[in-house]
Amino acid sequence: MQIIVDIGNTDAVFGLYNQTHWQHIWRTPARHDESAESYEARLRLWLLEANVPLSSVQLTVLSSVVPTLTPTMRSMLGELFGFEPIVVGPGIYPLLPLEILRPHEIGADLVANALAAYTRYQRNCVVVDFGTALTFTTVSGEGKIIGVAIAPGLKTAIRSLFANTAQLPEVPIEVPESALGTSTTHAIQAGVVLGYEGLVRSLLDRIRAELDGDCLAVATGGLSGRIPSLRDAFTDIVPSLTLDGVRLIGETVTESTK
Ligand SMILES: Nc1ncnc2c1ncn2[C@@H]1O[C@H](COP(=O)(O)OP(=O)(O)OP(=O)(O)O)[C@@H](O)[C@H]1O
Ligand SMILES: CC(C)(CO)[C@@H](O)C(=O)NCCC(=O)O
Ligand SMILES: [K+]
Repeated sequence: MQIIVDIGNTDAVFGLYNQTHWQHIWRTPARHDESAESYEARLRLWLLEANVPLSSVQLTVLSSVVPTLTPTMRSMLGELFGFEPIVVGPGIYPLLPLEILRPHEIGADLVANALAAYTRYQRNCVVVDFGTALTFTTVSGEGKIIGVAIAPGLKTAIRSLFANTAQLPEVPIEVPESALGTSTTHAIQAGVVLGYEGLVRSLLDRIRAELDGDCLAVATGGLSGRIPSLRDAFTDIVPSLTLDGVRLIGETVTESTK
């Protein structure tokens, strides 16, 4: 068994991988003020509920884009299982079959997305991750990370309107029937949700044009299913893609240090 951890800006996701598949995926808010003990208690409870003894976990891999949480989670995993986790970062990138621009700058989750897409398709592919940020990571069929685009995520955009105005409420992410909103809620949904549909299509078109047309698109991230009208823009929607990539990074590092 393996425990794969992906700390994002909203949630920390813990995956329990059993040789061939994800047996469980647990999610908890990624809070800076939460202690190692409290994450440990949560993970112990999940494993207990899943009937998984600690001793059956042979490998742990940690990806984090929240630097203040990385040492907390790293020491928690080390102490709980009695061996150090593999931590995704520039120190291990030379072991991966990827060419990575600015290894100290790129987010570990984007590298994971790129490796998962490269492993799955071995073709030019853009991974669109609908998380706190909306990211477009393009990896070539040869494993080169060609470029990234970063926009505010859907929920982030809706929250920022709410946070920066006196009269706009926080609205649910739902596709409105019309671009002509007839209430404040519908107006925000028209602007953000319909607007994002256009943002995604337009960036995919532009990325494809820059690559002479040859590029698959795959979606992942917590909000990837929230704009159903975008379904046709993607070859696949793979909710576990980032975790898959983190797991593949762990596998590659383990293989290369044998
Ligand atoms: N299964 C789910 N059902 C409903 N909402 C979800 C689900 N998974 C994620 N979300 C929501 O989707 C949003 C984005 O989640 P996601 O995990 O992709 O981003 P994140 O934790 O911020 O990671 P990152 O910072 O890497 O984008 C969060 O607001 C989360 O609460
Ligand atoms: C863009 C996010 C926030 C997406 O989770 C993360 O990958 C990150 O913090 N990246 C660092 C900047 C970069 O990737 O260039
Ligand atoms: K994510």
